[in-house]
Amino acid sequence: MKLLVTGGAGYIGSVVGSQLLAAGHEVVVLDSLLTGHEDAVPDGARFVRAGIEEAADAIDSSFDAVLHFAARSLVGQSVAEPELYWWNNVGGTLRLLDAMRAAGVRRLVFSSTAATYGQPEVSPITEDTPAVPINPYGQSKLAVDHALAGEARAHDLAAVSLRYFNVGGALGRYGERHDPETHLIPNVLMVPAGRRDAVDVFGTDYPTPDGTAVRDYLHVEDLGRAHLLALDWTGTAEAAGQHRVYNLGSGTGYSVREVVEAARRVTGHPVPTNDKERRAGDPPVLVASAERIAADLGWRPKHGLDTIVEDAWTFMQR
Ligand SMILES: NC(=O)c1ccc[n+]([C@@H]2O[C@H](COP(=O)([O-])OP(=O)(O)OC[C@H]3O[C@@H](n4cnc5c(N)ncnc54)[C@H](O)[C@@H]3O)[C@@H](O)[C@H]2O)c1
Ligand SMILES: O=c1ccn([C@@H]2O[C@H](COP(=O)(O)OP(=O)(O)O[C@H]3O[C@H](CO)[C@H](O)[C@H](O)[C@H]3O)[C@@H](O)[C@H]2O)c(=O)[nH]1
Repeated sequence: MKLLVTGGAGYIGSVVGSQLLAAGHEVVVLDSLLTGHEDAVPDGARFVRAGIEEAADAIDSSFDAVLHFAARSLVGQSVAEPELYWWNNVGGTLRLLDAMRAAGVRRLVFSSTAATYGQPEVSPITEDTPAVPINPYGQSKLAVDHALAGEARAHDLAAVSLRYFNVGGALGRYGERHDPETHLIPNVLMVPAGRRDAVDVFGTDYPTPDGTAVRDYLHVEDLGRAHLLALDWTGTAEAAGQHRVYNLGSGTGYSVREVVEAARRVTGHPVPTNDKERRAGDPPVLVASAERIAADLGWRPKHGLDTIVEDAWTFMQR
């Protein structure tokens, strides 16, 4: 298939773009390089440096489907400057949908997020758990999920929103290089890499077994396989006019201290920690139930926490 991959110069888009190419698809990356890197564009992809707001210039009827990763995704920034998130994540996506409709491209896989659920009191979180996001980042992603449901019904779009929990790991030369880096695993690994002396542990008084926050970590390679399955589903007869939402997680939660321990095991380095206050807006526990995508599309993650940390570590050392 000929595929438009928005955000394909970013972390997840570059990994999944490379998996799509390996599966034999033709890939055009549309990325403004807002947070991405030109050298992360997957080998073999064509690169168009432009925003999704200008998607009409990049897409035509020769495309079969769009995988939409491009977004702003810093929770703290979304609280400080919400307008950036509404314009980019919602406004930009509406332009992309306009361009797809005009070009007659009716298949879409979208990067949604666990942040759409806010601070749910149940664990694990299913797709039926009420989505009550607590910051503009999560709100902007939920708004797109709703827009896709309406677009699918009204205009025969086949769309899937994949709600990622905590993505980590790398695939060969494609991995996580954010600046600033807010995510736990790369921040922990900066210690053995000699780029910082210690890692901050945000919150040690959560109602969890060791007092630190629990998350569901998923290897980016597993995440990518889910995209290929979702993409295939959008091509089935039943998919036209439908929008589906699937959680992507492993179903297992690890605390911040357990992640630090994994980094010590994998790297063989001591990793000193500094206990800090809770980070504003962090829920104590976020663990996915990914039973729905397992049942519908046969997706199951293969990699555990140690492989995630190992592959992130190999990538960081490159
Ligand atoms: N990393 C995670 O753990 C995680 C978790 C849940 C959801 N997500 C979602 O997955 C997607 C990818 O995340 P990531 O971690 O790879 O982020 P990233 O910042 O590495 O990649 C995003 C890419 O989108 C590009 N971009 C941003 N706005 C754009 C625009 N208007 N037009 C064109 N390009 C634009 C950036 O330049 C960047 O290359 C995002 O939609 C994010 O919200 C990520
Ligand atoms: O240096 C750090 C970085 C993070 N943490 C803690 O580690 C946990 C995981 O934090 P991340 O920043 O790695 O991930 P989040 O769970 O905050 O964010 C993820 O889940 C969100 C949904 O809640 C969004 O989807 C977001 O894009 C995605 O990365 C949190 O308790 C955080 O406070 C630390 O202790 N020290």
